[in-house]
Amino acid sequence: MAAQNATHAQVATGPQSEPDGVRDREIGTEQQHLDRVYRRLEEKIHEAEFLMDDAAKRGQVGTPGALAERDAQVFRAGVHLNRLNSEFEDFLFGRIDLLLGKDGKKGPDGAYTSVEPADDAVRGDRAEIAETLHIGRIGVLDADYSPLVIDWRAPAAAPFYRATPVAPGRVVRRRVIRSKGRRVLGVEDDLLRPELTATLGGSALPVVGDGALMAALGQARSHTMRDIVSSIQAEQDMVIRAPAASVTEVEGGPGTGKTAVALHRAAYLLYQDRRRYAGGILVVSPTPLLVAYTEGVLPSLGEEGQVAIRAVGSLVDGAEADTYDEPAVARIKGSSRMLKVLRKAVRGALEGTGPGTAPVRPSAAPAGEDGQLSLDGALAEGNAGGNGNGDGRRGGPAGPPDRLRVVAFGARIELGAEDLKRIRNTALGGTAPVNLLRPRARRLILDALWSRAGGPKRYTDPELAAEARSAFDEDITTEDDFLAFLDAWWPELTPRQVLACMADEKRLARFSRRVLNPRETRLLARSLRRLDAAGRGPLSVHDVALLDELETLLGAPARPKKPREYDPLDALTGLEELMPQRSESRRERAERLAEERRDYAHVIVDEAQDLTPMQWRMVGRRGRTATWTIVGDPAQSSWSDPDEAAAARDEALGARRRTRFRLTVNYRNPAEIAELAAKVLALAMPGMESPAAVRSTGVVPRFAVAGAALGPAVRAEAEHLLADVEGTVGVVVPMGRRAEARGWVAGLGDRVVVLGSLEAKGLEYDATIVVSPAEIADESPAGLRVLYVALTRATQRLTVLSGERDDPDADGVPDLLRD
Ligand SMILES: Nc1ncnc2c1ncn2[C@@H]1O[C@H](COP(=O)(O)OP(=O)(O)OP(=O)(O)O)[C@@H](O)[C@H]1O
Repeated sequence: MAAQNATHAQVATGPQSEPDGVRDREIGTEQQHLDRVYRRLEEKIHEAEFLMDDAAKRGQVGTPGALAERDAQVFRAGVHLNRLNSEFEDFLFGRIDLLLGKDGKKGPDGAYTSVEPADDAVRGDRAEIAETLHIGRIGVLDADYSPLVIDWRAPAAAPFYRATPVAPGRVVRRRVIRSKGRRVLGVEDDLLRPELTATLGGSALPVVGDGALMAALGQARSHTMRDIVSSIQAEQDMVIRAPAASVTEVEGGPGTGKTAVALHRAAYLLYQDRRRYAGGILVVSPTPLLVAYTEGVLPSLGEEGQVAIRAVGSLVDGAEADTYDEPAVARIKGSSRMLKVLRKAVRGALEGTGPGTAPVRPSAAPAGEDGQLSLDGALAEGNAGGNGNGDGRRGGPAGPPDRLRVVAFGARIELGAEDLKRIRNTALGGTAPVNLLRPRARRLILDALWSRAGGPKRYTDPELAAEARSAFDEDITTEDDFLAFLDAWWPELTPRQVLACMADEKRLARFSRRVLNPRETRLLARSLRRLDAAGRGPLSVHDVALLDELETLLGAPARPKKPREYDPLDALTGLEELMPQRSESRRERAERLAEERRDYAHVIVDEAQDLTPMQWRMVGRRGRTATWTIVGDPAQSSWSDPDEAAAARDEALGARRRTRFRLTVNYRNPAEIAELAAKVLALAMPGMESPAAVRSTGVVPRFAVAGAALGPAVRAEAEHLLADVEGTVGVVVPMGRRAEARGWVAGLGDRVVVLGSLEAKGLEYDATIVVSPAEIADESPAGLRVLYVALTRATQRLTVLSGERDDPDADGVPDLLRD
């Protein structure tokens, strides 16, 4: 199974082809073991059920001690039942046969701990197998505490993944077992010490099959990613089990398993320290498509609902991005220059964004309670405020009130537009969040009214003065009109309102002065016109990071927490607390966890090369005290300014220590496809090395020329590929052609998927059609890297269809892909 092994030395997969019957006999041996495992699992299920029953009885006793003990028992039993009842394909998937260890010590899982063999484990070229371990998705101990199955994440399982013929340690034979439910279907062996004649129980150690990795890689792909637990490679295992300290950074080209490794690492961290990580791992993925593709992997590893996997456009609650900005706009919105614009916008928005509801109308002047003071109404005479783009849509129906009148000490006192502006500017001084400055602004208003009413001069005795002032304040602030004035003059702004007010080009120009040029300002304002005055409307992926930044800049005033709704299950035994799967689906729980938490214990960033500086700030806020795993490939970056993004990444991670890993083997693309993609890599990132493809199919990519008639050519090619491969066919088109391309393949069934070039990130298909490479490359400044991504999605077949701009040669090879 070991591909890296193959890069060191050819793996022996059996001294000779196995004699008839050996495979069946070996399958039978593993079947016996699996039967034993299931018998033991059934015993454990009975035990768990007994515990639950017993716990319920104890619950009736009712003393605090009995209740606590009951809860603990219910919890343990519940966890057991949940895990044991989940039927996995290949619950048991591996086995290693080991030489005697050096120190003869056993670990808590019942296996010998030593990695190296004892000095006398090998005599000449002969050795006896001293220990056999089976590896599976969870650990199972026999009644006498001997290990029937070792959890794949346990230290004792590490040699299954790490042993190579160069450094085999104690491992003589590694076996991958294929099973479904309770039935063993096949075995594939790697012999790691082919020079030895090894015996097991006195008989020769049989070796069966051609290696598990190739079998796994050759399988047809579906619309969901599979786990790789039975064939993790040594360099991948180093990453998965790396200590969780600080930041683990992983780079590697397309298909090197970065996504797979990141997800397995999440499962590993939970196994290592569940208390620390349960519910506190966030995986940030670039697109909802990749989330949907990968979200089944963790449950297949036995981790249900503990990890929140979210697309970068869905990280802010209540803001689901459903559009992409055109590249020029994305470039502006993603840039860290936006921070300066947003800082000005949150302060400037107060000047023109009313609460978005009807303007505050002055009421008739009420009499002051003690006859000394009355409020003449909070006036909303509305400055022009508003939109400036003349369509009357934006900025609220009126601007903030520009006058405040009260009657105090028998006289009318007024604060005019200039006074209010001065007070606002004073209140806004500094960098504190705007929504938190309202109390300060209110105090400044009262100071100004008091002073204008001549308050300070009326009292010489400081005590009397303080009393009078306090009565003055109370009288004013208890008037509804004053409160209405405050709401209109200093509304609590929402991030969406501020974003919407940036759609007004003139106002945006004030916020973006000396940061964006006029063209950029125009583009940005125009792109935000999809939103109404309250900011409702379709959001782009890049808007979401802006909203998150705005939320921080605005600040959220403290609000009382909503009490938890009554749940009839509360009256029962507390089971729903301890066994969340029973009352919530996996997805619901993950979403709830994501909503409840903004600060995670571990953050995993997939396709990290694509995060813009503003997105790094957003993700960084979710992992201020976290440890991190960051996986990516600079050669696949669709962001135009990688240096700027790297600086933002450094800022998000701070001074944390970083450990770097590099993955070097491409498990997805056959060599023929990888070779073609490497030509674009050489143009996109001269000098960057491609990962070595681990297999070859002997089928070279096809080229076809479609010119302007793309539709029929794509359809015909898709039909051809559907017949050629068993699984999925991906059609990757320039972003602007997505809608028409769906029409081209309509009716061909759900094995065919159309994707915009930016959506192909992280996904894979048995066959891929890349449509009009030149158009994809011209779409954005990072277009060549986006094309590189498109060309590296196929596991079996690739067809490149030239469009009008491709300038194909006589063989149909487009300009960009020629030598
Ligand atoms: N050790 C392995 N055993 C079996 N399959 C593997 C192994 N490592 C990777 N693969 C398979 O290779 C394919 C590529 O893996 P993955 O998507 O994780 O790569 P990636 O580095 O994230 O790629 P990209 O950068 O292109 O998104 C997947 O189908 C994955 O299951």
